[in-house]
Amino acid sequence: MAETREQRILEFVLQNAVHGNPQSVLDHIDKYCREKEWAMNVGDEKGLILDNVLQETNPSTVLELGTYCGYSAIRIARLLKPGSLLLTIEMNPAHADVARQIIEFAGVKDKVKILQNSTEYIIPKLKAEHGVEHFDFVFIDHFGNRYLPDTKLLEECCVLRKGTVLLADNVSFPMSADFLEYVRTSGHYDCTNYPAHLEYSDKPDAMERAVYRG
Ligand SMILES: Nc1ncnc2c1ncn2CCCCCNC(=O)c1cc(-c2ccc(F)cc2)cc(O)c1O
Ligand SMILES: [Mg+2]
Repeated sequence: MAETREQRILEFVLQNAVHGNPQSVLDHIDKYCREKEWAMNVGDEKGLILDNVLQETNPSTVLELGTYCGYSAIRIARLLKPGSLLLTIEMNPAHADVARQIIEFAGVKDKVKILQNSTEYIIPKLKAEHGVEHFDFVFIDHFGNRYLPDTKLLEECCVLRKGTVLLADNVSFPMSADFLEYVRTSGHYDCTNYPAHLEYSDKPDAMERAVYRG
């Protein structure tokens, strides 16, 4: 038996999902985490909200804060048009390693670049080292106490443009209250709240869409 929960998820996917089929990989991660071991993937219910907001935006350049096992990276990449790129930042090397393997198995690795470090070190280097001009879409799903400082850092590093869509997971938790307050009252964003449930549970949760006014 693999020693970590993330490695057990990877093993279940490799042994049961259809290679090169992103939906099959998503379905098998959801099945494992619903039936065997809970894990902090955005999941199927909030995943549909992510799908819809992403498709409304039709982005070419996407940033994700918090890769974990790669579930939302696959969710996003499977909907991106040819030539698009998702940069996803993950601080935990073990999680980044599992994500790399699951993303490759799903067949979307050409659209995804995993940057393994903490957001505060990577965001300031995105323009110079990763050829980023602006992001069309940002999915925020790392530690709640980093949501606000990293949003301000994205503004300061000029990687947002008028109309960039931020979508944040887990905004029902107190850790991201300062982020919610800022995007709703600063005058720089147009916000929409999407009530949902915590992944694989009936506990309440929510996502927030914040469109940058430039
Ligand atoms: N500054 C940085 N840069 C890069 N990666 C970084 C980072 N800082 C951290 N990380 C690495 C990501 C850490 C995972 C963040 N997500 C979470 O912590 C998370 C937790 C829950 C949860 C809810 C109820 C419970 F009872 C228990 C857990 C649900 C979720 O949907 C989650 O996304
Ligand atoms: Mg989350």
